Amino acid sequence: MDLSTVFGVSTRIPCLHSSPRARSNITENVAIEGRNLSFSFATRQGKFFPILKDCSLRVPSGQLWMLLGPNGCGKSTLLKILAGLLQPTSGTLYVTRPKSFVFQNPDHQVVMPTVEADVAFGLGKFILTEDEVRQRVSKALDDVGMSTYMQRPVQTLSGGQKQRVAIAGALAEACKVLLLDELTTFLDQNDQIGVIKAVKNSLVASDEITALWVTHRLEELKYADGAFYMENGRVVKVGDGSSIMDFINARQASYFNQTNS
Ligand SMILES: Nc1ncnc2c1ncn2[C@@H]1O[C@H](COP(=O)(O)OP(=O)(O)OP(=O)(O)O)[C@@H](O)[C@H]1O
Repeated sequence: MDLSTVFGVSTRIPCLHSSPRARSNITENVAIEGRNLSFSFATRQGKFFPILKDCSLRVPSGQLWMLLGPNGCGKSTLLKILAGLLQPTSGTLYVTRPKSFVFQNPDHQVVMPTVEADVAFGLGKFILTEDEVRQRVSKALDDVGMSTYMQRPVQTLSGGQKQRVAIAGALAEACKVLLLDELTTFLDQNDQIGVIKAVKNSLVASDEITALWVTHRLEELKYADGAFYMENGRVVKVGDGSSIMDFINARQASYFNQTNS
């Protein structure tokens, strides 16, 4: 699939690496690009199960894109490769740094006793004054709509509020790419909308942030600037939210007809 037609960009990218020199070869407005990515899991018996097969995608800077597809098609695996948590077997990728991966279960990454302490936690690796830490924490919590919760114990928060705290932690660290793995799967509708609006608002607050959001929920597509649909280890359709929704509805209708005929 030629992704350049989707984005109206004709520049081809000869080689993608993370070095500043290679970066100059990349279309300037692209924050995430994977080309022909393949990945296999190895069993203990030494057999390889291919999960990603020649998978390509490109996300423009400053936008919220969504990634959908049936269970087991490889969405989380692709996101982990983009995050650097897994290494592709082949293919090339570029992701603007700093990048941050937010897990489905917020208890895996919201670990400090209060909201403020949790958002400040990751800032220990920078040389910052107390004032700078306070400012970053306050701005990040403001962006995700959680500034009134600063002193709250994290165990009193809902799942969606914890997700927003995890996102604030990434924002405080000046993260440029958010990789968000099915954050809303187990949330009720209020929490779901709260998280998605927090991400949208973060992108509005800084036009340098890009987000890739894995989801099963078609209704979330209305918040997306664009979306990918994956099947069997590769992206098979790229488009705006409504065209991806139509595509998935048609796919599901055709599957339903086949199984009922
Ligand atoms: N550690 C692992 N070892 C072996 N196989 C794995 C491992 N993790 C994932 N898989 C397999 O890789 C395939 C893709 O998994 P992945 O989690 O990327 O899919 P997904 O599209 O995110 O699915 P879901 O929507 O159900 O979360 C699945 O068949 C899964 O069973």
